[in-house]
Amino acid sequence: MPQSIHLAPAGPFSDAERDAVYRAIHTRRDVRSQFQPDPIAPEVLERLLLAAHHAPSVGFMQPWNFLLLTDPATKARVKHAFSRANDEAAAMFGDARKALYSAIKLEGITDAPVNLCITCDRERGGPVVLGRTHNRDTDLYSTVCAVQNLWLAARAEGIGVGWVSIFNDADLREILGLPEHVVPVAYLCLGHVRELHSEPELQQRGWAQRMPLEELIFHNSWGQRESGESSDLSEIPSL
Ligand SMILES: Cc1cc2c(cc1C)N(C[C@H](O)[C@H](O)[C@H](O)COP(=O)(O)O)c1[nH]c(=O)[nH]c(=O)c1N2
Repeated sequence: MPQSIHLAPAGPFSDAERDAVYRAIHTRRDVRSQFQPDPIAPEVLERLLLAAHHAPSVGFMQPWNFLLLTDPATKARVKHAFSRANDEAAAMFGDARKALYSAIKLEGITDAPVNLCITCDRERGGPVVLGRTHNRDTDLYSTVCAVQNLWLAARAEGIGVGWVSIFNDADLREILGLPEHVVPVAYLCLGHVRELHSEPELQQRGWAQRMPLEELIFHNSWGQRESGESSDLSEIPSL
């Protein structure tokens, strides 16, 4: 028996609502060192997880789990795993870059009151999932959508989020007891913040710059710029 199909209005938001969405997008930051020790209220954490759980997913597979870590001993093990991987990473840069790399704090594992690993269960939904038949990795992409939903919702709640990926996969799997078919997609540090960097910290510290948008837009085939070197969006009839 098919369920009845309902549609909801889909007009634009009010100016204030739209501005709030863009504000969350443009002022969201990766947080490494600004975490306050205060706990996150359970209802706030629940709203963040609900936001993540409302992400799009291939075939509505919802492949994520939310592994919450508050135990100091577990966090200490994760921090140790980070430090090992971070030393390996630092050794891969030349001298000047290595000095800058080593000066940047790249995690808030033990500072943040909550650590959250968002995982992808690659077997959820069985062997054939609508939309994943020709692209096996779409379950991973779906999980990243959940991460971004949480990150933006956290910005609106005044909660900072820092993504830490400097781990050997095996270390994280062992500490978290993950089965083989579950991928640790994002290891996140969460906590209240009073201030955020106004621009990406890596930009402020001279590690990398935001690229001009127009350099990233091609038309119809890879590398093709519509009119000479310029890519004026107003020239696209449908925008
Ligand atoms: C998949 C992935 C993995 C990581 C990150 C991000 C993403 C998307 N980022 C954060 C990253 O450095 C940051 O997003 C960019 O520098 C842009 O800054 P804002 O996020 O705009 O503040 C990140 N930051 C960090 O300090 N340690 C890390 O291990 C990682 N790993």
